[in-house]
Amino acid sequence: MPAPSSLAAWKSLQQRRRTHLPRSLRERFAADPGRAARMQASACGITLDYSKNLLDDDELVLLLRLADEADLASRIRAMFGGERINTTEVRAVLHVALRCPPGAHWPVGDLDVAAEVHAVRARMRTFCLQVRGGDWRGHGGERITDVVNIGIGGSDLGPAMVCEALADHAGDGPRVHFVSNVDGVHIGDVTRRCDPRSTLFVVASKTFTTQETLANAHAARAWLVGALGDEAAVARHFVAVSTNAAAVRDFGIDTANMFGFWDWVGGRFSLWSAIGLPIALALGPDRFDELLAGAHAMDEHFRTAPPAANLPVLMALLAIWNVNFLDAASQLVAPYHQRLHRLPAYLQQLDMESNGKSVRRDGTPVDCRTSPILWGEQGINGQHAYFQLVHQGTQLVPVDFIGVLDPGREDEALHRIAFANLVAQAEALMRGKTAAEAEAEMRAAGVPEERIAALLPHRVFSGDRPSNVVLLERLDPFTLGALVAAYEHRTFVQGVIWDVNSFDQWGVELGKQLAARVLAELDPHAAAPSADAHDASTRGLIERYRARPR
Ligand SMILES: O=P(O)(O)OC[C@H]1O[C@H](O)[C@H](O)[C@@H](O)[C@@H]1O
Repeated sequence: MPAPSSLAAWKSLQQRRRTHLPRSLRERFAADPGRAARMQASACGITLDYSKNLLDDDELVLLLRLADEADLASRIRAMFGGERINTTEVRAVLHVALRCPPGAHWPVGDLDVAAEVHAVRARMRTFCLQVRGGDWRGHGGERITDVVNIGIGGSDLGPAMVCEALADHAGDGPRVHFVSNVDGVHIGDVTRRCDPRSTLFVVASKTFTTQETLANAHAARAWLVGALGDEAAVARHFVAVSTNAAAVRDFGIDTANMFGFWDWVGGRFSLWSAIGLPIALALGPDRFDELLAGAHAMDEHFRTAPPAANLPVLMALLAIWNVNFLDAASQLVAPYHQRLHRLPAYLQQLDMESNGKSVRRDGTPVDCRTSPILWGEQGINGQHAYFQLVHQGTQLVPVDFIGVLDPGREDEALHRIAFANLVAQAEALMRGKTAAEAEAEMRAAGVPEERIAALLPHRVFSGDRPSNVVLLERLDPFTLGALVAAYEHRTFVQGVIWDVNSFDQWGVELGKQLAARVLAELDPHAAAPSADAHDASTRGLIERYRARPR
């Protein structure tokens, strides 16, 4: 594929950006009563209102043409068809097959991928029902009350985010905890809250070689065996989720207690696989199936809806416009729902590990900006922290406001306050406040004339700061599944336009290699690193640790 910037539509977008002097968004809304209704797309209980972006129909047409010139349709077909689109690892990318409905077939070559998926899902269902029903018990016969997922990255963020988001749907399932940090504090905090007799550990690692996860799993095993005084207890208190049966066996977990998945599931796309086991344990297998059904519905929408009405495609093209033509270096995600407070962290891995790349698929350097820095947390807190920068700072920060219409079981009056803030923030960023408005406001408030002049520059808001509103009918498993799948496909489409491989992550390797070496050097009984082994700063840090008081 030619470099994105050499595509005709890219050049037209650049040209338009240079020569077209658009009116303010306020004026555009005023002049075009159909704007809001037209600039919307809906699917699977989710509505995207993108009318507060700094673009008009002409740019949108060009962006859709860009997707066409980048051959998006055939790239989508290649992914769903099981082609090895992860070329550097020579792997297919089939997380979409993980959510295919019961009875479906997913032929890839001679294999029906769906048959394997459904076989694992059936085992997960049986196991979850046993644990939740009290048929699977601890070594001493106690019912399982706590599940501790030990994993990191894709083996942590997705299940942790979903378990929090859907906590209201957990019924009487076990409490689920997540341990990812290897600092000793994380596992210590969790084990102090659990009773070893009734705790089940899920060791989740695609590779089963990840240092942090294995170290925490060993610590957990030592805690359990120490407390219960019997190695045999491991069999009832540890299960594994992995693609690496040999390593699971080496760790000492019977592979009968292992739930497998496949190399065609990327870590950050794996919550739909057996990596979702803590979700199914916490919420029950029926709710897990609903989550998968929502994601599948979004897959179907993505695969079949015309690009102009295709939610993930539109989300991706809007991001491309902001990043590559309006120079936005970051993307803020602001969910206005406490249960979605881990969503930005989850999306950080999805987006930045996928598209934080500077070479194209053929290895040549990219000539445009790729993944923006995705950041954020629950929106209300953000308003009282960093929204100042979003309103009046020097950078353009596009925002995804995520709102939920149904208050669920919570107080509607409180829910309404949060929702009002979402609407108001999006409006404020778009409208801004002119000097005349700020002046009139101060005069009405009785601010003395000489103060008005001094304060005016501080009290003007430029407006024209773009945002999407992503509105969920309700926060339930189906809609959450659809939302996450929409973001997955958005990430994929952006990668297609930028022509990067969104499915590898070589960038995390170097740090891991060096960490192994540094770990050995921190041992005060080992020889100190030689003078030329590191730069002076790195050597100084190692020496400082070795020399710390003990
Ligand atoms: O599931 P694991 O093999 O333990 O990998 C856990 C995580 O570690 C890596 O460093 C990768 O960057 C992530 O993509 C992955 O999700």
